[in-house]
Amino acid sequence: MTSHDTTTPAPAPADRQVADVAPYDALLLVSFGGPEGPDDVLPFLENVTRGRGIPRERLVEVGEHYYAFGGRSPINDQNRAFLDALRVDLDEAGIALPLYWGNRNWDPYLTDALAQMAADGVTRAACFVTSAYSSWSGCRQYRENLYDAVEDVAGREGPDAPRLDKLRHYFNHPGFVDPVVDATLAALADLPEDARAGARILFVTHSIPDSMNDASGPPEQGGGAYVAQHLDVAGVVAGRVAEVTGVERAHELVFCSRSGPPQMPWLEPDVNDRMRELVEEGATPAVVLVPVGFVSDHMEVIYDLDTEALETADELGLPMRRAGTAGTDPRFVAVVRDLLTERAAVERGEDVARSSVGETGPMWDVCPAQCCANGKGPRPALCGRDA
Ligand SMILES: CC1=C(CCC(=O)O)c2cc3nc(cc4[nH]c(cc5[nH]c(cc1n2)c(C)c5CCC(=O)O)c(CCC(=O)O)c4C)C(CCC(=O)O)=C3C
Ligand SMILES: [Fe+2]
Repeated sequence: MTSHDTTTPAPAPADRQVADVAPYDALLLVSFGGPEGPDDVLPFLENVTRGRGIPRERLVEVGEHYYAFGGRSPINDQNRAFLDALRVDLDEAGIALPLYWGNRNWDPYLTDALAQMAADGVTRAACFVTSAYSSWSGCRQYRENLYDAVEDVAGREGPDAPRLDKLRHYFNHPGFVDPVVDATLAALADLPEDARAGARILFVTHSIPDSMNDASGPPEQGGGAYVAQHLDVAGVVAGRVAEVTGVERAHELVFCSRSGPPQMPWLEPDVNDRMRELVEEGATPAVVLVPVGFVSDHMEVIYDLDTEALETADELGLPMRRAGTAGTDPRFVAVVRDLLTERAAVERGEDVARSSVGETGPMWDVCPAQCCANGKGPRPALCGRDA
């Protein structure tokens, strides 16, 4: 099965076009993929790291994280749940658009999803990527993989892949940010009362190489979009939390899941190092970790935060709570519909209102040339000016 179980059977071509979402006749959920059993772990890791120069020891270590959870990543089940929720959301809005799902690194693969879409007669699909921020890893690499998958389908027998448009970045969409605010409030409320007012908020995201951050966003904006976008969202969330609780809390951005060789600089501080420092300085009685860089509780969250960082906090005697991720919060699920109908209207040449919070403003529909190119020779990528 390449398309998801809840995919509506593709309607006959004549009634496929739903007014709200024309010119789109399908939606493709694009994600990372993860192993679903112990035998999948090594081949999955090889897929992820092919040509990336990740040290062998790191792979063995990350493999152990997966084995500790039975060799099964939660990410695919989270995408299945997201698609189920999205089906309900779209149906309630009268949008009978078929849904498909393809991953970069594991079954169901993008190429198979696109081949299925082509076979079903899909001509133009909007893509929602489960990665919210700009960077090569979070955006451009997905666009390169979409290009590759379209090429793969062209090399197979059968119809060509549909035209693909990537829906815009949503890190600053209220439907993503609001659930994060509520999750932060809930995590704070769960702390021991005497530690609550002084608790520090640590917004956590995936570390990436400094060079990848420097190259993130369009070159003419000078780079650093990855960190800048996170800081913008963190400021909005912290501000809202302060409003609701009546307490101004210190907050900052920290990182998890560093890989790569030790001599290569990656974004710091690491969440564990920072908690140690804070305790040494006597700077805080408790912390709330807000995994603002992740849209669901996948392996980085359940291992790097809920397992490793929690162990560090316990060792330090530092009360720690981890805020939930957007996951299948109905407000986050509805972001897909909002961006889909917004983009459809744009493609029909209509004016649209674009939701966003914070300082950055609504993001572009089509990535600028060389966006997030990471200093490498340009690899072909879809959904950009340089496509
Ligand atoms: C920015 C970013 C996101 C967020 C955007 C997004 O969501 O896409 C993300 C997501 C994810 N990363 C994931 C897994 C892995 N990432 C790795 C490696 C790497 N990630 C990087 C960055 C990111 N990664 C980087 C710069 C590397 C180094 C290699 C390279 O330069 O390409 C490795 C190899 C081992 C290691 O090095 O850790 C694994 C296994 C999973 C699945 C989790 C699950 O199974 O639940 C997810 C959602
Ligand atoms: Fe990763």
